[in-house]
Amino acid sequence: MATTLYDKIWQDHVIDKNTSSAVGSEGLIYIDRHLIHEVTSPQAFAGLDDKNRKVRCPQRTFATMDHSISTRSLAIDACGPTNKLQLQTLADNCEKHGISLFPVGHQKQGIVHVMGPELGLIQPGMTVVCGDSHTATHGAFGSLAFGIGTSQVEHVFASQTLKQTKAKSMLVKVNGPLPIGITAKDIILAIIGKIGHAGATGFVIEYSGEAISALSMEERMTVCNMSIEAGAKAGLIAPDQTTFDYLEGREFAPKGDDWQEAVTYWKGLVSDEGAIFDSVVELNAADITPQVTWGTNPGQVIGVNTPVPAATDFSDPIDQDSAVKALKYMDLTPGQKLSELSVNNVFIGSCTNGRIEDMRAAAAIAKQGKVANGVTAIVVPYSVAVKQQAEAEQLDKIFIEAGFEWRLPGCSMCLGMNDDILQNGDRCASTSNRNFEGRQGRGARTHLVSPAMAAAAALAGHFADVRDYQPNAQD
Ligand SMILES: CC(C)[C@H](C(=O)O)[C@@H](O)C(=O)O
Ligand code: SF4
Repeated sequence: MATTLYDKIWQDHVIDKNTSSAVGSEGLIYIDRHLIHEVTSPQAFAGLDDKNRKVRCPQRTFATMDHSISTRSLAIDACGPTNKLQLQTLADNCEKHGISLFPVGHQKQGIVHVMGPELGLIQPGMTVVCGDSHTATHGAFGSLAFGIGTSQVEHVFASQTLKQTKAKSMLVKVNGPLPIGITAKDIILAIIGKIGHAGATGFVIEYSGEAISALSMEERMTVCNMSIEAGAKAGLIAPDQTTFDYLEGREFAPKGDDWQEAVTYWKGLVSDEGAIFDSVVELNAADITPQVTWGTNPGQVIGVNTPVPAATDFSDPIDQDSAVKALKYMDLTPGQKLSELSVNNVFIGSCTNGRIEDMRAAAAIAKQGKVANGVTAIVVPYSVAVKQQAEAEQLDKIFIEAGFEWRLPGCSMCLGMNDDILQNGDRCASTSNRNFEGRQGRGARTHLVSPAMAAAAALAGHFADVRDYQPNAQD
Protein backbone atom coordinates (compact mmCIF):
# COMPACT_ATOMS: atom_id res chain seq x y z
CA MET A 1 0.00 0.00 0.00
CA ALA A 2 1.23 3.51 -0.82
CA THR A 3 2.21 5.25 2.40
CA THR A 4 3.17 8.79 3.40
CA LEU A 5 6.53 9.88 4.77
CA TYR A 6 4.83 10.36 8.15
CA ASP A 7 3.50 6.76 8.05
CA LYS A 8 6.99 5.47 7.31
CA ILE A 9 8.65 7.28 10.21
CA TRP A 10 5.80 6.22 12.53
CA GLN A 11 6.18 2.58 11.50
CA ASP A 12 9.97 2.70 11.92
CA HIS A 13 9.59 4.01 15.48
CA VAL A 14 6.62 2.25 17.07
CA ILE A 15 8.09 -0.18 19.55
CA ASP A 16 5.32 -2.75 19.21
CA LYS A 17 5.28 -3.43 15.47
CA ASN A 18 1.66 -4.61 15.70
CA THR A 19 0.64 -1.03 16.48
CA SER A 20 -1.80 0.30 13.92
CA SER A 21 -0.83 3.34 11.90
CA ALA A 22 -4.44 4.40 11.40
CA VAL A 23 -5.32 7.96 12.41
CA GLY A 24 -6.12 8.11 16.13
CA SER A 25 -4.17 4.95 17.02
CA GLU A 26 -1.98 5.12 20.08
CA GLY A 27 1.56 3.85 20.07
CA LEU A 28 4.73 4.01 22.12
CA ILE A 29 7.44 5.44 19.90
CA TYR A 30 11.20 5.49 20.25
CA ILE A 31 12.82 8.93 20.39
CA ASP A 32 16.13 9.35 18.57
CA ARG A 33 17.01 12.87 19.71
CA HIS A 34 16.00 14.85 22.74
CA LEU A 35 16.95 18.53 22.82
CA ILE A 36 16.57 20.60 25.96
CA HIS A 37 16.89 24.21 27.15
CA GLU A 38 16.73 26.04 30.44
CA VAL A 39 13.00 26.86 30.47
CA THR A 40 11.22 23.50 30.26
CA SER A 41 13.80 21.10 31.68
CA PRO A 42 14.14 21.96 35.40
CA GLN A 43 10.87 20.40 36.59
CA ALA A 44 11.51 17.33 34.46
CA PHE A 45 14.94 16.83 36.04
CA ALA A 46 13.43 17.43 39.47
CA GLY A 47 10.81 14.74 38.74
CA LEU A 48 13.58 12.26 37.85
CA ASP A 49 15.51 13.11 40.99
CA ASP A 50 12.39 12.64 43.15
CA LYS A 51 12.00 9.11 41.81
CA ASN A 52 15.71 8.39 41.89
CA ARG A 53 15.87 7.81 38.16
CA LYS A 54 18.62 8.46 35.67
CA VAL A 55 18.48 9.86 32.13
CA ARG A 56 18.28 6.66 30.09
CA CYS A 57 20.18 7.89 27.00
CA PRO A 58 22.25 10.96 27.88
CA GLN A 59 24.14 10.47 24.59
CA ARG A 60 20.88 11.11 22.68
CA THR A 61 20.18 14.26 24.69
CA PHE A 62 21.73 17.68 23.95
CA ALA A 63 21.26 20.97 25.76
CA THR A 64 21.74 24.64 24.99
CA MET A 65 21.04 27.97 26.68
CA ASP A 66 18.86 30.28 24.61
CA HIS A 67 15.71 31.84 26.10
CA SER A 68 16.84 33.49 29.32
CA ILE A 69 20.23 34.78 28.23
CA SER A 70 21.34 38.33 27.56
CA THR A 71 22.13 39.46 24.02
CA ARG A 72 24.49 42.11 25.35
CA SER A 73 26.67 40.15 27.76
CA LEU A 74 27.95 36.59 28.12
CA ALA A 75 27.50 36.69 31.92
CA ILE A 76 24.73 34.31 33.02
CA ASP A 77 23.62 36.77 35.69
CA ALA A 78 23.24 39.62 33.16
CA CYS A 79 19.43 39.31 33.21
CA GLY A 80 18.97 39.04 36.94
CA PRO A 81 18.89 36.32 39.59
CA THR A 82 15.87 34.35 38.32
CA ASN A 83 17.38 33.88 34.87
CA LYS A 84 20.73 33.07 36.42
CA LEU A 85 19.15 30.38 38.60
CA GLN A 86 17.43 28.83 35.60
CA LEU A 87 20.66 28.76 33.58
CA GLN A 88 22.76 27.45 36.46
CA THR A 89 20.15 24.75 37.15
CA LEU A 90 20.43 23.56 33.54
CA ALA A 91 24.23 23.46 33.83
CA ASP A 92 24.05 21.52 37.11
CA ASN A 93 21.49 19.04 35.78
CA CYS A 94 23.49 18.40 32.58
CA GLU A 95 26.64 17.84 34.59
CA LYS A 96 24.87 15.46 36.97
CA HIS A 97 23.26 13.41 34.18
CA GLY A 98 26.15 13.42 31.71
CA ILE A 99 24.37 15.49 29.04
CA SER A 100 26.34 17.61 26.55
CA LEU A 101 25.54 21.27 27.13
CA PHE A 102 26.45 24.23 24.95
CA PRO A 103 26.28 27.12 27.41
CA VAL A 104 26.50 30.85 26.73
CA GLY A 105 29.81 31.66 25.09
CA HIS A 106 30.31 28.10 23.76
CA GLN A 107 31.20 27.80 20.10
CA LYS A 108 28.19 25.50 19.51
CA GLN A 109 25.61 27.54 21.43
CA GLY A 110 22.50 28.68 19.61
CA ILE A 111 18.72 28.61 19.79
CA VAL A 112 17.71 25.01 20.46
CA HIS A 113 16.07 24.49 17.05
CA VAL A 114 19.26 25.53 15.29
CA MET A 115 21.95 24.00 17.43
CA GLY A 116 20.85 20.46 16.45
CA PRO A 117 20.81 21.00 12.66
CA GLU A 118 24.09 22.93 12.68
CA LEU A 119 25.84 20.00 14.38
CA GLY A 120 24.30 17.35 12.11
CA LEU A 121 22.38 15.93 15.08
CA ILE A 122 19.12 15.96 13.13
CA GLN A 123 18.89 13.49 10.29
CA PRO A 124 16.15 12.24 7.98
CA GLY A 125 13.80 9.64 9.43
CA MET A 126 14.60 10.46 13.07
CA THR A 127 12.11 11.22 15.79
CA VAL A 128 13.08 14.43 17.56
CA VAL A 129 11.46 16.01 20.61
CA CYS A 130 12.08 19.08 22.75
CA GLY A 131 10.07 20.84 25.41
CA ASP A 132 9.44 23.68 22.99
CA SER A 133 6.66 24.23 20.50
CA HIS A 134 8.86 25.16 17.52
CA THR A 135 10.55 21.76 17.44
CA ALA A 136 8.73 21.24 14.14
CA THR A 137 11.68 23.15 12.63
CA HIS A 138 13.60 19.86 12.34
CA GLY A 139 10.94 18.44 10.05
CA ALA A 140 12.89 20.26 7.31
CA PHE A 141 15.22 17.23 7.38
CA GLY A 142 12.39 14.74 6.93
CA SER A 143 12.44 13.93 10.64
CA LEU A 144 9.29 13.66 12.75
CA ALA A 145 9.87 16.46 15.23
CA PHE A 146 7.44 17.98 17.69
CA GLY A 147 7.25 19.95 20.90
CA ILE A 148 6.38 18.22 24.17
CA GLY A 149 5.29 19.26 27.66
CA THR A 150 7.45 19.10 30.76
CA SER A 151 5.97 15.81 32.03
CA GLN A 152 6.74 14.28 28.64
CA VAL A 153 10.29 15.64 28.86
CA GLU A 154 10.59 13.67 32.10
CA HIS A 155 9.14 10.57 30.38
CA VAL A 156 11.67 10.81 27.55
CA PHE A 157 14.51 11.36 30.03
CA ALA A 158 13.51 8.19 31.87
CA SER A 159 12.59 5.89 28.98
CA GLN A 160 13.67 7.42 25.64
CA THR A 161 10.11 6.69 24.48
CA LEU A 162 6.85 8.59 24.28
CA LYS A 163 3.20 7.62 23.94
CA GLN A 164 1.75 9.25 20.82
CA THR A 165 -1.50 9.34 18.91
CA LYS A 166 -1.24 9.04 15.16
CA ALA A 167 -2.26 12.39 13.67
CA LYS A 168 -3.98 13.10 10.35
CA SER A 169 -1.81 13.99 7.36
CA MET A 170 -2.02 17.14 5.26
CA LEU A 171 -0.16 17.77 2.03
CA VAL A 172 0.62 21.43 1.34
CA LYS A 173 1.87 21.91 -2.22
CA VAL A 174 3.42 25.20 -3.27
CA ASN A 175 3.48 25.05 -7.05
CA GLY A 176 5.80 26.88 -9.43
CA PRO A 177 8.91 28.97 -8.80
CA LEU A 178 9.01 31.68 -6.14
CA PRO A 179 8.90 35.29 -7.45
CA ILE A 180 11.85 37.61 -6.79
CA GLY A 181 11.79 39.21 -3.34
CA ILE A 182 9.59 36.47 -1.85
CA THR A 183 11.09 34.34 0.91
CA ALA A 184 10.41 31.17 2.90
CA LYS A 185 8.83 33.37 5.57
CA ASP A 186 6.34 34.74 3.04
CA ILE A 187 5.52 31.19 1.93
CA ILE A 188 4.67 29.99 5.42
CA LEU A 189 2.77 33.16 6.34
CA ALA A 190 0.76 32.84 3.11
CA ILE A 191 0.00 29.19 3.94
CA ILE A 192 -1.16 30.08 7.45
CA GLY A 193 -3.14 32.99 6.01
CA LYS A 194 -4.90 30.55 3.72
CA ILE A 195 -5.65 27.72 6.16
CA GLY A 196 -5.89 29.79 9.35
CA HIS A 197 -3.95 29.65 12.62
CA ALA A 198 -5.84 26.50 13.64
CA GLY A 199 -6.22 25.14 10.11
CA ALA A 200 -3.82 22.25 10.62
CA THR A 201 -4.88 21.28 14.15
CA GLY A 202 -4.63 17.50 14.48
CA PHE A 203 -2.46 17.17 11.36
CA VAL A 204 1.15 16.55 10.45
CA ILE A 205 1.86 18.69 7.37
CA GLU A 206 4.09 17.54 4.55
CA TYR A 207 5.27 20.44 2.35
CA SER A 208 6.07 19.79 -1.29
CA GLY A 209 6.00 21.37 -4.74
CA GLU A 210 8.52 23.19 -6.85
CA ALA A 211 8.83 26.25 -4.60
CA ILE A 212 9.56 24.02 -1.58
CA SER A 213 12.07 21.76 -3.37
CA ALA A 214 14.00 24.82 -4.50
CA LEU A 215 14.49 26.08 -0.92
CA SER A 216 17.81 25.76 0.94
CA MET A 217 17.83 23.68 4.13
CA GLU A 218 17.68 26.79 6.23
CA GLU A 219 14.71 28.16 4.30
CA ARG A 220 12.99 24.79 4.74
CA MET A 221 13.57 25.13 8.47
CA THR A 222 11.81 28.52 8.39
CA VAL A 223 8.78 26.91 6.74
CA CYS A 224 8.63 23.90 9.08
CA ASN A 225 9.30 26.09 12.14
CA MET A 226 5.95 27.81 11.79
CA SER A 227 3.90 24.64 11.22
CA ILE A 228 2.82 24.95 14.83
CA GLU A 229 1.45 28.43 14.07
CA ALA A 230 -1.09 26.72 11.82
CA GLY A 231 -1.88 24.38 14.71
CA ALA A 232 -0.02 21.39 13.20
CA LYS A 233 1.63 18.73 15.31
CA ALA A 234 4.67 18.72 13.01
CA GLY A 235 5.85 19.77 9.55
CA LEU A 236 7.85 17.57 7.19
CA ILE A 237 9.80 17.98 3.97
CA ALA A 238 11.07 14.82 2.27
CA PRO A 239 14.88 14.64 2.26
CA ASP A 240 16.66 15.15 -1.07
CA GLN A 241 20.10 16.09 -2.38
CA THR A 242 19.84 19.52 -0.71
CA THR A 243 19.39 17.74 2.63
CA PHE A 244 22.28 15.34 2.06
CA ASP A 245 24.61 18.15 0.95
CA TYR A 246 23.77 20.14 4.09
CA LEU A 247 24.43 17.18 6.37
CA GLU A 248 27.58 15.76 4.82
CA GLY A 249 30.64 16.44 6.93
CA ARG A 250 28.76 17.86 9.93
CA GLU A 251 30.05 16.76 13.32
CA PHE A 252 27.37 14.19 14.17
CA ALA A 253 26.46 13.13 10.62
CA PRO A 254 27.38 9.55 9.70
CA LYS A 255 30.81 9.12 8.13
CA GLY A 256 32.38 6.74 5.55
CA ASP A 257 30.39 3.56 4.84
CA ASP A 258 27.79 4.61 7.41
CA TRP A 259 27.17 7.74 5.35
CA GLN A 260 26.49 5.73 2.18
CA GLU A 261 24.19 3.38 4.06
CA ALA A 262 22.37 6.31 5.65
CA VAL A 263 21.84 8.07 2.31
CA THR A 264 20.39 4.87 0.83
CA TYR A 265 17.89 4.68 3.71
CA TRP A 266 17.12 8.40 3.54
CA LYS A 267 16.33 8.22 -0.18
CA GLY A 268 13.40 5.95 0.64
CA LEU A 269 11.92 8.53 2.99
CA VAL A 270 9.37 10.00 0.61
CA SER A 271 5.61 9.73 0.36
CA ASP A 272 4.81 7.06 -2.20
CA GLU A 273 3.11 7.93 -5.44
CA GLY A 274 -0.60 7.62 -4.74
CA ALA A 275 -0.29 7.91 -0.93
CA ILE A 276 -3.53 9.24 0.52
CA PHE A 277 -3.48 12.41 2.63
CA ASP A 278 -6.41 13.37 4.83
CA SER A 279 -6.26 16.88 3.41
CA VAL A 280 -4.53 18.56 0.46
CA VAL A 281 -3.93 22.30 0.12
CA GLU A 282 -2.37 23.94 -2.94
CA LEU A 283 -0.89 27.41 -3.46
CA ASN A 284 0.72 29.03 -6.47
CA ALA A 285 4.07 30.53 -5.55
CA ALA A 286 3.49 33.24 -8.18
CA ASP A 287 0.57 34.58 -6.12
CA ILE A 288 2.64 35.09 -2.96
CA THR A 289 3.58 38.70 -2.14
CA PRO A 290 5.64 40.07 0.80
CA GLN A 291 3.52 39.21 3.84
CA VAL A 292 2.82 41.32 6.94
CA THR A 293 0.62 40.24 9.83
CA TRP A 294 -1.92 42.86 10.85
CA GLY A 295 -3.54 40.99 13.75
CA THR A 296 -2.75 39.00 16.85
CA ASN A 297 -2.39 35.54 15.38
CA PRO A 298 -0.13 34.53 12.48
CA GLY A 299 -3.12 33.74 10.26
CA GLN A 300 -4.18 37.40 10.32
CA VAL A 301 -1.85 38.29 7.51
CA ILE A 302 -1.98 40.30 4.26
CA GLY A 303 0.28 41.26 1.39
CA VAL A 304 2.20 44.48 2.01
CA ASN A 305 0.09 46.38 -0.53
CA THR A 306 -3.27 45.10 0.71
CA PRO A 307 -5.25 47.46 2.96
CA VAL A 308 -5.98 46.42 6.55
CA PRO A 309 -9.22 44.38 6.49
CA ALA A 310 -12.45 45.12 8.30
CA ALA A 311 -14.10 42.57 10.59
CA THR A 312 -16.99 42.41 8.11
CA ASP A 313 -14.59 41.07 5.45
CA PHE A 314 -14.72 37.73 7.28
CA SER A 315 -17.69 35.40 6.93
CA ASP A 316 -17.10 33.26 10.01
CA PRO A 317 -18.44 34.94 13.20
CA ILE A 318 -15.43 33.68 15.19
CA ASP A 319 -13.04 35.28 12.68
CA GLN A 320 -15.09 38.49 12.81
CA ASP A 321 -14.89 38.60 16.58
CA SER A 322 -11.19 37.90 16.53
CA ALA A 323 -10.65 40.64 13.90
CA VAL A 324 -12.51 43.20 16.05
CA LYS A 325 -10.26 42.40 19.02
CA ALA A 326 -7.10 42.31 16.90
CA LEU A 327 -7.82 45.66 15.19
CA LYS A 328 -8.35 47.24 18.60
CA TYR A 329 -5.23 45.78 20.18
CA MET A 330 -3.12 46.61 17.12
CA ASP A 331 -4.65 50.11 16.93
CA LEU A 332 -5.49 49.74 13.24
CA THR A 333 -8.28 51.11 11.09
CA PRO A 334 -9.88 49.04 8.32
CA GLY A 335 -8.69 50.23 4.93
CA GLN A 336 -5.46 51.65 6.33
CA LYS A 337 -2.37 51.20 4.16
CA LEU A 338 0.52 49.37 5.78
CA SER A 339 2.92 51.80 4.10
CA GLU A 340 1.41 54.55 6.27
CA LEU A 341 1.91 52.62 9.48
CA SER A 342 4.91 53.79 11.52
CA VAL A 343 7.04 51.28 13.39
CA ASN A 344 9.38 52.27 16.19
CA ASN A 345 11.04 48.88 16.65
CA VAL A 346 12.55 46.27 14.39
CA PHE A 347 13.69 42.82 15.49
CA ILE A 348 15.67 40.64 13.10
CA GLY A 349 16.33 37.24 14.66
CA SER A 350 14.65 34.19 16.32
CA CYS A 351 14.67 30.50 15.44
CA THR A 352 12.56 31.36 12.39
CA ASN A 353 14.76 34.02 10.84
CA GLY A 354 18.15 34.32 12.53
CA ARG A 355 19.93 32.40 9.76
CA ILE A 356 23.02 33.52 7.85
CA GLU A 357 20.84 33.93 4.75
CA ASP A 358 18.57 36.24 6.77
CA MET A 359 21.53 38.32 7.92
CA ARG A 360 22.63 38.63 4.28
CA ALA A 361 19.15 39.55 3.03
CA ALA A 362 18.68 42.16 5.76
CA ALA A 363 22.19 43.58 5.26
CA ALA A 364 21.54 43.93 1.50
CA ILE A 365 18.68 46.29 2.39
CA ALA A 366 20.49 47.92 5.34
CA LYS A 367 23.34 49.07 3.11
CA GLN A 368 20.86 51.15 1.10
CA GLY A 369 20.22 53.67 3.86
CA LYS A 370 20.05 54.47 7.58
CA VAL A 371 17.66 53.38 10.28
CA ALA A 372 14.93 56.03 10.42
CA ASN A 373 14.80 58.50 13.29
CA GLY A 374 12.92 57.16 16.28
CA VAL A 375 13.35 53.49 15.27
CA THR A 376 15.31 51.03 17.40
CA ALA A 377 16.46 48.09 15.31
CA ILE A 378 18.29 45.05 16.65
CA VAL A 379 19.85 42.15 14.76
CA VAL A 380 20.30 38.91 16.70
CA PRO A 381 21.88 35.94 14.90
CA TYR A 382 20.43 32.64 16.06
CA SER A 383 23.73 30.93 16.87
CA VAL A 384 27.37 31.60 17.55
CA ALA A 385 28.20 29.96 14.21
CA VAL A 386 25.93 32.37 12.33
CA LYS A 387 27.26 35.35 14.26
CA GLN A 388 30.83 34.42 13.36
CA GLN A 389 29.97 33.77 9.72
CA ALA A 390 28.16 37.11 9.48
CA GLU A 391 31.13 38.87 11.04
CA ALA A 392 33.52 37.12 8.64
CA GLU A 393 31.39 38.58 5.84
CA GLN A 394 31.44 41.97 7.61
CA LEU A 395 27.66 42.08 7.74
CA ASP A 396 27.87 43.35 11.33
CA LYS A 397 29.68 46.44 10.03
CA ILE A 398 26.94 47.10 7.47
CA PHE A 399 24.28 46.87 10.18
CA ILE A 400 26.14 49.06 12.66
CA GLU A 401 26.94 51.63 9.97
CA ALA A 402 23.24 51.81 9.09
CA GLY A 403 22.24 52.28 12.74
CA PHE A 404 21.19 48.74 13.70
CA GLU A 405 22.42 47.13 16.94
CA TRP A 406 24.41 43.91 16.47
CA ARG A 407 23.80 41.50 19.35
CA LEU A 408 24.82 38.12 20.78
CA PRO A 409 22.79 34.99 19.84
CA GLY A 410 19.63 33.97 21.71
CA CYS A 411 15.82 34.06 21.56
CA SER A 412 15.90 37.72 22.54
CA MET A 413 12.93 39.89 21.57
CA CYS A 414 10.99 36.97 20.09
CA LEU A 415 9.40 36.65 23.50
CA GLY A 416 11.53 38.78 25.80
CA MET A 417 12.50 36.31 28.50
CA ASN A 418 15.60 38.49 28.84
CA ASP A 419 15.74 42.28 28.85
CA ASP A 420 14.93 42.71 25.14
CA ILE A 421 11.35 43.73 25.84
CA LEU A 422 9.08 46.21 24.10
CA GLN A 423 7.11 48.88 25.94
CA ASN A 424 3.35 49.41 25.97
CA GLY A 425 2.24 50.81 22.59
CA ASP A 426 5.48 50.00 20.74
CA ARG A 427 4.98 48.76 17.19
CA CYS A 428 7.52 46.23 15.94
CA ALA A 429 8.35 44.74 12.54
CA SER A 430 9.58 41.37 13.73
CA THR A 431 11.02 38.35 11.93
CA SER A 432 9.87 36.02 14.71
CA ASN A 433 6.92 33.63 14.55
CA ARG A 434 4.29 34.78 17.05
CA ASN A 435 2.29 37.99 17.22
CA PHE A 436 0.03 37.21 20.18
CA GLU A 437 -1.03 40.04 22.47
CA GLY A 438 1.88 40.95 24.73
CA ARG A 439 4.27 38.48 23.11
CA GLN A 440 7.14 40.98 22.90
CA GLY A 441 6.10 43.04 25.91
CA ARG A 442 2.88 44.08 27.58
CA GLY A 443 0.77 46.23 25.26
CA ALA A 444 3.35 45.96 22.45
CA ARG A 445 2.24 45.34 18.86
CA THR A 446 4.03 42.76 16.71
CA HIS A 447 3.88 42.51 12.92
CA LEU A 448 5.52 39.37 11.52
CA VAL A 449 7.57 39.85 8.35
CA SER A 450 10.58 38.46 6.50
CA PRO A 451 14.08 39.77 7.35
CA ALA A 452 14.30 41.90 4.20
CA MET A 453 10.88 43.41 4.96
CA ALA A 454 12.00 44.12 8.55
CA ALA A 455 15.15 45.85 7.34
CA ALA A 456 13.13 47.88 4.82
CA ALA A 457 10.75 48.94 7.62
CA ALA A 458 13.74 50.01 9.73
CA LEU A 459 15.00 52.32 6.99
CA ALA A 460 11.59 53.68 5.98
CA GLY A 461 10.18 53.99 9.53
CA HIS A 462 7.03 52.30 8.22
CA PHE A 463 6.22 49.13 6.26
CA ALA A 464 7.62 49.20 2.75
CA ASP A 465 7.56 46.80 -0.18
CA VAL A 466 10.96 45.15 -0.26
CA ARG A 467 10.60 44.64 -4.01
CA ASP A 468 11.08 48.42 -4.39
CA TYR A 469 14.61 48.13 -3.01
CA GLN A 470 17.49 47.55 -5.37
CA PRO A 471 17.94 43.85 -5.97
CA ASN A 472 21.61 44.22 -6.94
CA ALA A 473 22.41 45.64 -3.51
CA GLN A 474 23.17 42.05 -2.47
CA ASP A 475 26.36 42.05 -4.57
C1 LIG B 1 9.62 28.89 26.39
C2 LIG B 1 9.12 27.84 25.46
C3 LIG B 1 8.50 26.75 26.24
C4 LIG B 1 8.23 28.42 24.36
C5 LIG B 1 7.67 27.38 23.39
O1 LIG B 1 7.30 26.28 23.74
O2 LIG B 1 7.58 27.63 22.23
C6 LIG B 1 8.97 29.47 23.56
O3 LIG B 1 10.06 28.96 22.87
C7 LIG B 1 8.06 30.18 22.63
O4 LIG B 1 8.40 30.37 21.47
O5 LIG B 1 6.97 30.59 23.07
S1 SF4 C 1 13.29 32.17 19.17
FE1 SF4 C 1 11.21 32.47 19.88
S2 SF4 C 1 10.01 30.86 19.00
FE2 SF4 C 1 12.13 30.27 18.81
S3 SF4 C 1 12.51 29.01 20.59
FE3 SF4 C 1 13.10 31.08 21.11
S4 SF4 C 1 11.30 31.98 22.05
FE4 SF4 C 1 10.61 30.12 21.00
